[in-house]
Amino acid sequence: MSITDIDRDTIVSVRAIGKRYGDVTALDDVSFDLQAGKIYGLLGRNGAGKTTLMKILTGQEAASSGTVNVFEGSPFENADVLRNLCFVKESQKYPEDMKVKHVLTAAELLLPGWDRDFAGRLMDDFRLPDRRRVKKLSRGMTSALGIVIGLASRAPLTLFDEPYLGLDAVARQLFYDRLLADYAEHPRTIVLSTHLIDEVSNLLEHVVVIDGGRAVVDEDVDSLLGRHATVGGPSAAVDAFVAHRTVLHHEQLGGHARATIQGLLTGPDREDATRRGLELSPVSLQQITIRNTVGGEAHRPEGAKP
Ligand SMILES: Nc1ncnc2c1ncn2[C@@H]1O[C@H](COP(=O)(O)OP(=O)(O)OP(=O)(O)O)[C@@H](O)[C@H]1O
Repeated sequence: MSITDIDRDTIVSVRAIGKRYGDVTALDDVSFDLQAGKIYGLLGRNGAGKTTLMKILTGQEAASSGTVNVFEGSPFENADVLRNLCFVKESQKYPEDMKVKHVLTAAELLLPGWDRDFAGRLMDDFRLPDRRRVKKLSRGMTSALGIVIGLASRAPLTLFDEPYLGLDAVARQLFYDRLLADYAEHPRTIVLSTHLIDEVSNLLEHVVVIDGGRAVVDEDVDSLLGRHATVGGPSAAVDAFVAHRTVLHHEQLGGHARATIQGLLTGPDREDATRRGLELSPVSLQQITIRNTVGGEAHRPEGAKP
């Protein structure tokens, strides 16, 4: 891929944005790009700044500093940009006295990519009653309605912020299945903010992890998984193996130890581990996120690269 291709594929560009609410700094010097046709995970602890970031991307809030470009324009009060976006918020509210079918009609009017047949199939999948008034829906049904709107919108940039309050495991799996199947046929950019990282890890192609208002990880998932490993075995052998590496976490279990390390392991590194009687295993995306955010001071020897 040439540089020009990369530039053409960039649909969101965020540069050094900050957001302050009074004396609270919700975002601090955040920069990243989003590419067309990718599924992103926006991860981080409670209060990290994920919702604030999504509100700025969708023009619901203005950044206090820095620049945001979405489809080459500022999203703030910009109808041309906004019609290409669909933002399904955490605990999304719909007009209480409206029937579900009227909510869908309103969505269809606002969203140019709307697929009515697909919306109908999703309504059946999630067993949503279209004649019921919004105020009579259960918590999980209201979340499912948001998911139907987000998926059927086929918006070039669709953002889901913790869309599943009250949704049971079957409905969540249905969401992931329908999302993946529809995305394969209609690629677009999807941003999913979630705390259920293990559940979505094989959906995500790229993650941005926010911690304390700063972007601490911005990387393709394959690359991220490829440069983390857990090494386990006799304590002395583990300690010797990790001595010159970045250790994100270390735990002692009697005479044995396990360490989560960061940095690519070469073929010879792996052979060395085997020779020392150590076992190497992959680290899950959830563990990587936790290790990069729990005030987690990595032990990084001098010269070691993250
Ligand atoms: N309108 C507001 N006024 C004051 N502070 C706010 C406002 N909105 C957000 N904040 C603060 O900004 C910080 C980031 O909040 P944000 O909702 O973006 O976090 P989050 O990562 O989405 O959290 P969660 O995972 O719990 O939903 C928090 O400290 C929050 O209290």
